[in-house]
Amino acid sequence: MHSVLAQAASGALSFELRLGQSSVLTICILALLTFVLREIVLYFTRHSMPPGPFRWPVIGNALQLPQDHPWVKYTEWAKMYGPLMQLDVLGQHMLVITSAQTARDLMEKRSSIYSDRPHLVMAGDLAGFGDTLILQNYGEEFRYQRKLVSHSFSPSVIHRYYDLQEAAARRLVLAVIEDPDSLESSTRLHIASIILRMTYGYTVKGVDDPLFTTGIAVINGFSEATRPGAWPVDFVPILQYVPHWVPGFVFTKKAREWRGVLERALWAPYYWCKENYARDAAHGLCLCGSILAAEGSQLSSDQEWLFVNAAVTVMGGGLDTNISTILSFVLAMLRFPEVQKKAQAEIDAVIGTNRLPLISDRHSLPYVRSVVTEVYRWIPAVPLGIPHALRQDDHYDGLFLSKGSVVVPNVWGMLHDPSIYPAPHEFKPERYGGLDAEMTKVTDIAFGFGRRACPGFYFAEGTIFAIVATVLAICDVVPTVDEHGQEVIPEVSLTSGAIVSPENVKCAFRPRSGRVKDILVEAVETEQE
Ligand code: HEM
Repeated sequence: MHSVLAQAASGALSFELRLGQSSVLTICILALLTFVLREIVLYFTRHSMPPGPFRWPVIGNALQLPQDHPWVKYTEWAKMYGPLMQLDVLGQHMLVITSAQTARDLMEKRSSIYSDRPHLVMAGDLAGFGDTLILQNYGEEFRYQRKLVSHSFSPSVIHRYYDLQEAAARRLVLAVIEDPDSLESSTRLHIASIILRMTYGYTVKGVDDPLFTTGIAVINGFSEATRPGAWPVDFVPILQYVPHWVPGFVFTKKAREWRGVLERALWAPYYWCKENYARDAAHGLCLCGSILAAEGSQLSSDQEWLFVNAAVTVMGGGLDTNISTILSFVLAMLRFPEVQKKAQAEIDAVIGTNRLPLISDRHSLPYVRSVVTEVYRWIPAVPLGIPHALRQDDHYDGLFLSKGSVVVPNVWGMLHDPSIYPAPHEFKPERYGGLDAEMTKVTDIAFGFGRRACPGFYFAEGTIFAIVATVLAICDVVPTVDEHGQEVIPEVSLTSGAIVSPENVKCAFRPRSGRVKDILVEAVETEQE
């Protein structure tokens, strides 16, 4: 009986096994066929896609993508594959543009389909940055947020902030004269002060001020969360459902931490503004105050949510980019002292030495303007721009560009093209011949493209000019000396990330005369009263 049963059972088992084996075999054959078919389809469509380095099946270029300073490799590849190149990572297409003309043709002239942002699961969905202006997809919400922000940064109202920017520039220069080691921290503090004052009307009390520290923390969280290639969940979204206690899956915990910081950064300065803006109106309304004054209780909770998410982006957009630009300026002055002398000579000739420079002097200082432009070109703060995403299939120059592609403008490559900027690694403000039309060609690239181009451009121009002109008018930027009394000129070494900064920039700000320093001290003291 048992043997019959056993036989029957073993027969059933072997039948199941046979069935199991044949199903597994069928699935494998189907998978293989699908894969081969996909590769054949890709092979025939690829010849009309932009060229690029060899793509491996399935993983594409995943193993070739440079982790550090990717713009250097992209620029090298652009010489081989041309100004519009395609890379694939696990089926995700990436278009890298290394020509200003192509970037304009696609990202500006066709901006209605090139203005989305790529979907980032880690930063957008898990950490909660998805509704910030910088990650917002192109659509109604985006337009609403953009309008709120652009209104306060248009050239016609930007002069409102000049006093604020000049005063912060003076405090910054004095702080570095007194403590040269504080170059980076003082720059961070004073630039953040300008932005918090302009956005919420809030005056930062010092480095421990919670609104300042939360602002910095949220920016750090955002940079980490958006680090390209750092989060497998961005490529395999299903991973977001794995509990955080599973070894190796701590990212959901990290995302929750960032979400908490973001919540505080969104609401704390907004509530402060809500309580204080009417009292602050005498100083001219800040971004948040003018929205509240115009809309007040009319703002729906959805609009309020979009507004706080737009305002927090202003802080994020304006801080690291400006710090990077100032550090690059200082590095240029240390490495190219003849440029510094020439810029100082222009300031002395135009403004003299009896007063401090003003932002309104910009128009009469073409060489200083060229120095600022050359900083944007020499070390662009955002060397690969902020990626856009393509909303629908497109054709350009006989090439097929597929919907959903991530679009990366290789700003570094465009601004270091030797056929346009000879000796691109040299710092040469003379290359613009003092012509604004030539300088605009640089800023049109460095500040982004089309409907996503940086809304803070005019504001940034004011802050950067105020700091650069004040430093040059009051100080010589000089290198530090080592223990043997030798000058230490820092090498050009850059951090790697979406926003880059030169590393180890050490210097001293040496007042050019006792008299100019007195003028500076007096101005700072008067402003503080
Ligand atoms: C040297 C200074 C700066 C540089 C180089 C810079 C550069 C950029 C770039 C390249 C983008 C992306 C554009 C694109 O997607 O095509 C951007 C976006 C943005 N910037 Fe700036 N920026 C600077 C300063 C500022 C300042 C001072 C503010 C505000 C006060 C600001 C606010 C923003 C915002 C809100 C966005 C997001 C726009 C959007 O996604 O639609 N930026 N910036």
